[in-house]
Amino acid sequence: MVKVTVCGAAGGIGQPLSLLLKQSNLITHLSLYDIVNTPGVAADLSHINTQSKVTGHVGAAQIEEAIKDSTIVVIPAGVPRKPGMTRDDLFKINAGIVRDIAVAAAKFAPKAYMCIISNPVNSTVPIVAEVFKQFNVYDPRRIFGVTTLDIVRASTFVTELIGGDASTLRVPVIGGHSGVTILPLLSQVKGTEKLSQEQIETVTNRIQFGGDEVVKAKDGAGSATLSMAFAGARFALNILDAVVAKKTGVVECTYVHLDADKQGAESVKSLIGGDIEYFSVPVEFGPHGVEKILPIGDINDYEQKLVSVATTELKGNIVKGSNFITEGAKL
Ligand SMILES: NC(=O)C1=CN([C@@H]2O[C@H](COP(=O)(O)OP(=O)(O)OC[C@H]3O[C@@H](n4cnc5c(N)ncnc54)[C@H](O)[C@@H]3O)[C@@H](O)[C@H]2O)C=CC1
Ligand SMILES: O=C([O-])CC(=O)C(=O)O
Repeated sequence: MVKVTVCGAAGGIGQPLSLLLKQSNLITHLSLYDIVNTPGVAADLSHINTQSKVTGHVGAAQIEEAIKDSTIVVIPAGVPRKPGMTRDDLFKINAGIVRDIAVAAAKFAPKAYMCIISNPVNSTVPIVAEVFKQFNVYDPRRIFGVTTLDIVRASTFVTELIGGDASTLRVPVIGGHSGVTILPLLSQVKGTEKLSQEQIETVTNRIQFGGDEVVKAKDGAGSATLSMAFAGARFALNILDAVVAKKTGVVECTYVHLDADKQGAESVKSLIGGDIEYFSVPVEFGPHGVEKILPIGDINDYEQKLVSVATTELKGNIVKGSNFITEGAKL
């Protein structure tokens, strides 16, 4: 059985993400969890003639059956931003939502690959990790912050400048998932050498604040949902490719605890400093989740400066997430 549970499945991201996952023949059971509306979404999706069975589950009383024995748990549950808010402003509401889902996963699907979309990702990933530690089921190779949308945006925005096919242009984006913590490594992308430093800085800023473009355009009606669903499905399907289809060489940047591959993380730490625990890095997936943390590669002076700015903010975000569990009420 390959069961994928989407938590927040009735939402702006959850619905199109579930639709995209319904198209995968690697999934046998697509389980939709939310506090509202999942019976309807599940009934609708269940008419699609692909192999997975679809079930809908509503509310805390049904989270056990929703999540039990999942191979993958994807979490886009929680509130999105409105204009003028930072992702960190969402912490107050989303931290508790993510904690409660993580508790259910730790109890009923302790071996699941956890894909966290809910913002602020820089803090919600440490929340899930600390919950799993409290239940003695922690494995850093299986807990991921989904930063794929940053990579997807980077491919699109950079291609607009240098031409070529955005769907195949790979731009490494490391760091975290908010503003200045998002670090596109454009110096590693062939074709960017023809851009001026001003163009590099403008497109770097656009990638860092791409989420704000959508928040502003939606004008109070939420943040990115469709592009996030695309990115979230790509991420989850990458994991399934590695874990279920046993494909090798599946690589994606994702926000993980660097203990996921201590040896691989050495080269990363020499670049970002030894005292940062979580960072989005290029990861090769394997049967256990993170198989290897790959080297970040050469970065230039401009990117090195961006790294310094990012790590300061990131450290605060990480502590805030971890403390929410370690200094909170006993689970
Ligand atoms: N990682 C990333 O790159 C991105 C992350 N996001 C984040 O994803 C989250 C969801 O965004 P949208 O889908 O646009 O929001 P939305 O409001 O449209 O949907 C959220 C869903 O979560 C559900 N929910 C609320 N509390 C819940 C609980 N305790 N258990 C289960 N479900 C619960 C709601 O009922 C709703 O259906 C936000 O935090 C947003 O900031 C959004 C875009 C990109
Ligand atoms: O901007 C937001 O709040 C949603 C998000 O994380 C993104 O679009 O990257």
